Amino acid sequence: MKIYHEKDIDMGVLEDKTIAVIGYGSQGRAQALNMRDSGLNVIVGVRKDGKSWNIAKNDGMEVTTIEDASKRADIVHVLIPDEVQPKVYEKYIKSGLEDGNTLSFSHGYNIHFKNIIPPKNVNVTMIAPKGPGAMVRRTYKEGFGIPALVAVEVDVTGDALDQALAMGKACGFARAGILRTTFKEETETDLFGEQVVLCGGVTELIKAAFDTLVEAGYQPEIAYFETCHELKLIIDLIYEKGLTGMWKNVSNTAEYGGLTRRERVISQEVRNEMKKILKEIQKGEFAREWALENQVGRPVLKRLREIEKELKIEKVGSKLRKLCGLEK
Ligand SMILES: NC(=O)C1=CN([C@@H]2O[C@H](COP(=O)(O)OP(=O)(O)OC[C@H]3O[C@@H](n4cnc5c(N)ncnc54)[C@H](O)[C@@H]3O)[C@@H](O)[C@H]2O)C=CC1
Ligand SMILES: CC(=O)[C@](C)(O)C(=O)O
Ligand SMILES: [Mg+2]
Ligand SMILES: [Mg+2]
Repeated sequence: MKIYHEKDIDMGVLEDKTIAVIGYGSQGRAQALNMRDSGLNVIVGVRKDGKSWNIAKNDGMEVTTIEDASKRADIVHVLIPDEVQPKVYEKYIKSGLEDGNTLSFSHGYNIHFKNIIPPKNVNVTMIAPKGPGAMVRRTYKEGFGIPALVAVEVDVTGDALDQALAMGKACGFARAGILRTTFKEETETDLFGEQVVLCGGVTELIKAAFDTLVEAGYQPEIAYFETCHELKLIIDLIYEKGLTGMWKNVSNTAEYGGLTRRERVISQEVRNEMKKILKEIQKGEFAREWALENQVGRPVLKRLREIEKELKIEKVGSKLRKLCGLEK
């Protein structure tokens, strides 16, 4: 497996190129700022009446409409939400793509599921950080970076990979390392990761453990610190030193208790369910469900967001984070 670091990547390929970052949210803001601070020629394309326009202006970015940015740029880097990309692409981006331009993404979703079919005469690339936007910016400023995946779906100019790698280097990703993948592999593994572990799995694990303690009569504040707050500190050890490094850092009691109990928590039944979730992703069933949910105005997402906000763990957590000085 080849891993690209800064020394392997020449930024010269982007010297005379204009990069339009479309969208200025979680990834758009972080990547646009990092690429600008790395000396690249970046313009931002956003809606004129949206909040992002002023945020980008206040950051000192050159801001214009999505249509104008797409027309002017050599590389159009699409960083608006996945579910709105197909419509915005058709309406404002497609007509601006010229022969030999590059259409770039940070997630393979719409190319892999064929919601966007680019013209044949442009490069189609991906540079996808394995971390949230806030961390893309924070680690860059600290002199480090988030690892990322690079992929090329179409290469008409012969240097599509070099362009995507150079964008990744400018974002700080090559400080940690950039791995080569395909649109299919990135899309399917990314969806699986966020559903089963990173966002879905971990929140349900926290909720279940918190509820178990509170229902047994323990103080919710203590349950919060035990099942949520401390999780970050343990995960930091795993992030830096692996599973073995974490086990070395906790007590022998924790190590024995954890190693002998964990398969009762994540049982074979849970593993079987993970396989089913992966199949739904691979068959495109999840993508179809998400498209339908958007078509009807996102009733499920809206309701689930409301329920999540009202959870006891959220009220307790918010109070405690303020008391700890973590949150204002
Ligand atoms: N959020 C993250 O940390 C990560 C995101 N990605 C990928 O990056 C891409 C961008 O995702 P996020 O940064 O989460 O997006 P986001 O939700 O933060 O994007 C918000 C931006 O999109 C604009 N926008 C929203 N709806 C729009 C519309 N209908 N028309 C025009 N502009 C609109 C907003 O004005 C704002 O500038 C996606 O492909 C996502 O899968 C990849 C890795 C991590
Ligand atoms: C932050 C990230 O990598 C995710 C979870 O895949 C996403 O936000 O889509
Ligand atoms: Mg991801
Ligand atoms: Mg994702």
